[in-house]
Amino acid sequence: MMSTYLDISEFTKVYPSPRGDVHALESVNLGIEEGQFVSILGPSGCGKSTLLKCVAGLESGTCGQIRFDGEVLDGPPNGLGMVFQRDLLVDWRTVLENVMITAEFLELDESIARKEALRLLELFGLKGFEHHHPWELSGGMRQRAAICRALVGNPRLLLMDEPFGALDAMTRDELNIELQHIWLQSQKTLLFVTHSIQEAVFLSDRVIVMSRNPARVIEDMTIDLPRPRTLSTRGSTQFGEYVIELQALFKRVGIFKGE
Ligand SMILES: Nc1ncnc2c1ncn2[C@@H]1O[C@H](COP(=O)(O)OP(=O)(O)OP(=O)(O)O)[C@@H](O)[C@H]1O
Repeated sequence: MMSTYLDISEFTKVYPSPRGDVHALESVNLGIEEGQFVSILGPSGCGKSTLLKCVAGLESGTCGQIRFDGEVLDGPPNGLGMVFQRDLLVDWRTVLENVMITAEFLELDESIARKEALRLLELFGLKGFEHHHPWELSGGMRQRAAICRALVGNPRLLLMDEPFGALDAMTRDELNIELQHIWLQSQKTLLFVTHSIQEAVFLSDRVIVMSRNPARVIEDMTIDLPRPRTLSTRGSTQFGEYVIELQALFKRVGIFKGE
């Protein structure tokens, strides 16, 4: 029998603290199939980043387990790429050298990796900036470079923690389209944390909503919008209905307080 590609089962994470234990995750169950684009939404502090860190093998759980491609996780799995809200580019290395950090870490063949890095930089609109330093780039360009760095090792599983949270709305829309494009081409499994309902609906096959106190999965919504999604998708009735349904859920459980 085929097992679920990423299988999070009865997963609990408690951070001990002198002011009392913090129950960051409480019996979280979530199964993700290979190639799916899954977003995680939830209020601030509900444990979204913790979940990503545990899937990345950077934190261990208190109870329960995570299986990736049939193996129980006990450290960072092979074939993992990660993008954070802050781009974490190294200022004294050029854009290309930053992307090549992954190749060095994974000990990839240098000339093949360099070709792939240049291909990705071109795909993400950074042709001509390969030899610039991060401080010479805009926020959107820096984040594009960080995505190229995560992709250059051709990860099977890409974890993205609010990668576009610090960007202006136009750049964010543009990067949503670019990310969808790369995902459609490569069919990687993608776990994406965001605070934006619109972004989650636009990008995902499934939107997972987490609650706070206790931090659990309270909704698992399939987004059945045709692909490729374009800017006009956001104006469609079906898109609007998904957004309204999620907003209503947020209000019901007290995440949204407004009208
Ligand atoms: N290393 C740590 N030690 C102790 N507590 C922690 C640690 N990391 C996170 N926490 C706590 O765990 C809870 C979940 O934090 P986490 O960063 O996962 O939430 P989040 O949903 O990603 O938040 P945000 O949306 O604001 O980024 C919070 O109460 C946080 O204070």
